[in-house]
Amino acid sequence: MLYRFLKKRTNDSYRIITATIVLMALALLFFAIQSTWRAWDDFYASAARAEASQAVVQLMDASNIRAKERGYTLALLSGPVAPSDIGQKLEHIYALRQQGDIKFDRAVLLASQLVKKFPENFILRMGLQHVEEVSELKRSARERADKRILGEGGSFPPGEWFDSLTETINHEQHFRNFLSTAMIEAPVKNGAYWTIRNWVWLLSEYAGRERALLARHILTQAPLTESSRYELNQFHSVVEEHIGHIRRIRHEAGIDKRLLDAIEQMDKAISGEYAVARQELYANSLTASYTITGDQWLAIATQAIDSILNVSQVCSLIIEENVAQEKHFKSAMVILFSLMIIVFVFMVKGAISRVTETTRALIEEKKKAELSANKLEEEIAERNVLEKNLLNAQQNFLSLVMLNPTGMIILDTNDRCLFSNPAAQVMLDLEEDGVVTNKRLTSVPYSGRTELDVHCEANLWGIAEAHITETSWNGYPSKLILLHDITTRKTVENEIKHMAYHDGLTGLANRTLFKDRLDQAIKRAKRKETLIVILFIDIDKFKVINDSLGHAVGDELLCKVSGKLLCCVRTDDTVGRMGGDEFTVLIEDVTSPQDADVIVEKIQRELTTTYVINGHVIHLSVSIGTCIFPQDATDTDRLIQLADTAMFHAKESGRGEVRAFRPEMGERFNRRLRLESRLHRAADKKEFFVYYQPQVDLVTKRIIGAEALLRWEDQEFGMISPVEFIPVLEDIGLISNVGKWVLEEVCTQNKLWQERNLTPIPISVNLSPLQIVLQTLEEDVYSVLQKTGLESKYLELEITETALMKSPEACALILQQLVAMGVRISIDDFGTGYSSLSYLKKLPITKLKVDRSFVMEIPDNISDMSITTAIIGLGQSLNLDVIAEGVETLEQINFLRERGCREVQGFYFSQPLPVHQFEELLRAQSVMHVEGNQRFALL
Ligand SMILES: Nc1nc2c(ncn2[C@@H]2O[C@H](COP(=O)(O)O[C@H]3[C@@H](O)[C@H](n4cnc5c(=O)[nH]c(N)nc54)O[C@@H]3COP(=O)(O)O)[C@@H](O)[C@H]2O)c(=O)[nH]1
Repeated sequence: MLYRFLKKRTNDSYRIITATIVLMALALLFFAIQSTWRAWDDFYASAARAEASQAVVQLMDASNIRAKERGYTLALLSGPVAPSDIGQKLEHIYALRQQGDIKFDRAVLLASQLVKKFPENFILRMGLQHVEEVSELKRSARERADKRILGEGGSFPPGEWFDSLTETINHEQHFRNFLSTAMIEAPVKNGAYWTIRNWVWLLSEYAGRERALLARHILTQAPLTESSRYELNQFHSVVEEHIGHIRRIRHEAGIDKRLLDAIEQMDKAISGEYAVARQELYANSLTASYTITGDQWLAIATQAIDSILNVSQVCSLIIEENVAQEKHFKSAMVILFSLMIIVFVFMVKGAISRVTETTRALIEEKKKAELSANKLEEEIAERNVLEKNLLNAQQNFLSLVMLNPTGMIILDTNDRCLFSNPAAQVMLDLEEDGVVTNKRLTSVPYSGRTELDVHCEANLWGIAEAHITETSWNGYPSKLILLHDITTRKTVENEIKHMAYHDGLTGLANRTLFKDRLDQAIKRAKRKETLIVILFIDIDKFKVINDSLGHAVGDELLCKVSGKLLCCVRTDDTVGRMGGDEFTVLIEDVTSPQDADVIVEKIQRELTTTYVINGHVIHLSVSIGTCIFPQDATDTDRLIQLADTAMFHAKESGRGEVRAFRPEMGERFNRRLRLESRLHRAADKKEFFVYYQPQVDLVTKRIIGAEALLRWEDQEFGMISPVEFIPVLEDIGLISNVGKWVLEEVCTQNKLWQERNLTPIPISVNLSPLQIVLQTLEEDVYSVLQKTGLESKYLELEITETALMKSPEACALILQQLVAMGVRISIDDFGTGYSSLSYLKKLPITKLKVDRSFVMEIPDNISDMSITTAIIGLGQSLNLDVIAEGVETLEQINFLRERGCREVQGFYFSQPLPVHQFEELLRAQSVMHVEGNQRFALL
């Protein structure tokens, strides 16, 4: 039920309900504990009451016995007693004392224990104070009485004894009253018995007093005095009043039968002999004519009083029984409540743990339910996201397929189109779901790749690459065809292929294609046993045309030449351009060398003609070298080289010549090969060295500079001209290293000369165009100057005009950096390269060097003289130094001096000299000045 009840609640409700139950259980437990505590308190109080009640009984008994002691002692003190009787009577009195004291001490002990238990009970403590007074009063009275009775001296009137003992009894009564007041809240049930007992006690007490007083008068045979009578009357009235009270009790309902019996007996006892004796004593007391002795009276009265005391004892018994009953009841209650608490605690604990367990189980269950609900919600949300993603993916995928420029088509086994995207429909010109008839597609079974002609967007035909893959469509075998439009790629590929194998300017076969065609031709010629003729054609003085008339004219000329060449040969023959103005022709199926001569003559005749380009009339001649397969060589490269060699010989023989290769021509070729290999080792073997040619100031007649010229002396070839080995160094890629070596060598030497106190002069070093192109020149120059410590102004670099004009902008940049370092720049071979004056102005040049070819024919060649004069004038107008090289004659010197050219260089003054000779010359000039040099003297 609880489970079902809680199950309907929320988590918070569980907590509230559980908390409520626990609180209720705790409240009940608290209530039970409090009740138990109260019961225990009651039990404790009832136990105390029982003890107090016992103490009261003991005190009552003690007082009653004391009353007897009082009476018997009074009798001994009052009358004459036979000495033989004194001992017996005293023994009786001592016994009474002992009994009374035992009872009293017991009561005191009980009261003391109660004081310890209830120290805060001050009434109880006050009651105990009477004890000491009682004891002292009693001890002193007894002592005096004993002495008096035993005749040991002292007087002790009986009245004093009576008063002392009565006071003792009164104190005991007070003590009793204090005990009763302090400890005993008389329960309703015992109330009557308490009252009866008090009455009985008063009855017995006053009866006792009456007994004692009458006994004293009997023993002394004295009449009652007025005061005694008064006292006796008081006693009598108290006795009678309480007898009346007690008698009336008999008519009360609910009185214990034992008490009624005791009252009955008491009534009998006091109504008989005792009543008669009293009556007579009262009657005779005025005259002292007593009919009974004192002892008799004491015995009769004591018997009656004992019956009264019996009533008191019965009351005490009943009271004690009731108190004990109450005590038992209270203890039973305590036990009951304790048991209840234990049982309740267990019950509550069980209930709480059951509720807790149930609540916990429910909370767990609820949590699980919530978790699973949350999980379900998450799963649903995830599923929704997934579905959305799936939908998006489907749409994306569809867009991807439908918008894809790649054609996609699915064909069934009967080549029926099951699906096609728009790109495929355009490419294949497909009707939707139509049959595909393109054989190149359908013939490929289930996988493969093919190229096919397709429609392009602009209704043009293009090329598509088809990838065919086996697949399944709706569970049926089918093939997926992907069509990639590769039209553009193919076009570009073809263009690249064409560019890779053709000359960009003329469209002729380039070196690669020409060699390939030659390879193929060789194979065919071998099969057919025919001849192949190879022509190597070079346009004479093309460089001059190109440089003078401009590249556009040069290019146009090359195109015209290539057109003519193509016209001269059959379509199966190949015309190629090797680069620059060099053309090659491959003629197949030649049956005899004579046939080749005819073709070659025809080509030369056709090409050697006048061309008009951009208004320029150009008279062209070509030099042609030929060789024949297989008689001259069978190898492709070798055949081309032989034709080239033959062409070189044709050029050397004078322009416009044709030379067929002859074996001796190969020697030049072989020499070149050998040079190449030896040059590789030349640097290591220190076969290079530098010569210095002085440069002279015509005015001061002093050496004002020198040109460093590289020399190579090979062990096999001897001295080789730089004209021959420098191009080879350039070809084999060593020029940069060797050029740097020359730079370092010259700077080191120049620095050394300066250190030897020779006149400091700038020395010029020739630069290959390749050194400029390689772009490490500035770094090389800088590091060499740093290394050698030569001041930069003593280094001059010579760059040929041709090299400079090939890429003036790039050169300008490099030259500016060099000039910034402080290095001087001169333009070598000036006048041969057709410099643009505008560039010349911009370039950071220091000097123009008039080419030897112009100086050489002075004074015979008017035009050379004009050019030389113009160059000198140009230099002057541009504020540049001008030096003329190749000066060999005095006429040339005079001419130059007249034109204002101060600086000259040439064999007239000195050949290029080895280091030591140049050093001597320099030193001699320093010492001898002008006169020391004969040549100078001639000036
Ligand atoms: N890149 C480099 N080129 C260099 C270097 N050393 C030389 N060369 C170039 O080699 C070419 C040939 O030089 P060379 O054989 O040394 O001839 C020089 C002179 O000996 C020669 N000359 C000088 N005076 C006269 C003369 O009165 N008559 C005459 N017939 N010849 C003479 O001229 C050459 C110097 O010419 P140029 O350089 O134009 O000033 C030559 O082109 C050198 O440049 C090198 O280290 N690196």
